[in-house]
Amino acid sequence: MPMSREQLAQEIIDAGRFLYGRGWSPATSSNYSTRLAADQALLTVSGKHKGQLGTDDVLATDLDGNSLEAGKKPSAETLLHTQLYRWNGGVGAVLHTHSVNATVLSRLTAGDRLVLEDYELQKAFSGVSSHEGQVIVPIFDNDQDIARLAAQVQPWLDAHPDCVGYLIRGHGLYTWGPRMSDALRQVEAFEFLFECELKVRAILNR
Ligand SMILES: CSC[C@@H](O)[C@@H](O)C(=O)COP(=O)(O)O
Ligand SMILES: [Zn+2]
Repeated sequence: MPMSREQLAQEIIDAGRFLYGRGWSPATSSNYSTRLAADQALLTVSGKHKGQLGTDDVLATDLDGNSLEAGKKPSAETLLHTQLYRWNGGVGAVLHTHSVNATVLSRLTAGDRLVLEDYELQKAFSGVSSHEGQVIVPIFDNDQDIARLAAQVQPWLDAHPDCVGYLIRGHGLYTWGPRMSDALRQVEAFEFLFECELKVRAILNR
C-alpha cells in the first residue's frame, strides 16, 4: 500500500533528527525529500533546522521544482532533488547532507571524482556486491545558481545510470534510494567511507 503524505512527512522528520544527531546536517543545512506521486516530490522547506522539523516544514512540488503549496518557501536546492526523480522512476527518497568529512574530502580531492575501492562497506550501496569494484563519486564545483549546477549534474547521471551519489565541492553529499531507509543507509556508508579515506590519506600523507 502506498504511504500517505503524513507517513512520508514523518519519514523526513525522522531522517532530519537522525542526520542532525550524527552531525551531518548542522546549522539549518541539508534538504530531504521523498516521492509523493509519480510526478510529485515532498521536500523540506527552506531554512529550517533539520533536527527540529515539524509536519508543516515540508511541501509538495512538481518534478520541474515548482511548489504546489502557496505560502511555503521551497528548499533552495529543490531542482537537485526533482532532477533525480525525473532521471530514475525508481528513486523514492533523496537526502542531501553537509558533513565535515564530505566537505573536507571534496576539497582535498583534485579532479572531478572520488574513487572508492577495496572497502567491504561499498556493498551497502545499491547494486554493489563486492569490494572488488570501484564506486565512483563525481565531484561538481559548488554553484549558488542551482539550475546551472543541476545542468552540470544531468549529463553525469545520464551517462552513469548506476550512480549512487555525488559530492558538491566544499558543500556536501547527495544520495538517494528506492525508500528512505535505503537513502539513509547510503548516507551512513558514504560517511564511513569518507572518514576512512581521510584517515588513510592522513597516514599515507597523500
Ligand atoms: C545553511 S547553509 C546551507 C544552504 O545554503 C544549503 O546548501 C542547504 O543545504 C539548505 O538549504 P535549504 O534552502 O534550507 O534547503
Ligand atoms: Zn546544501
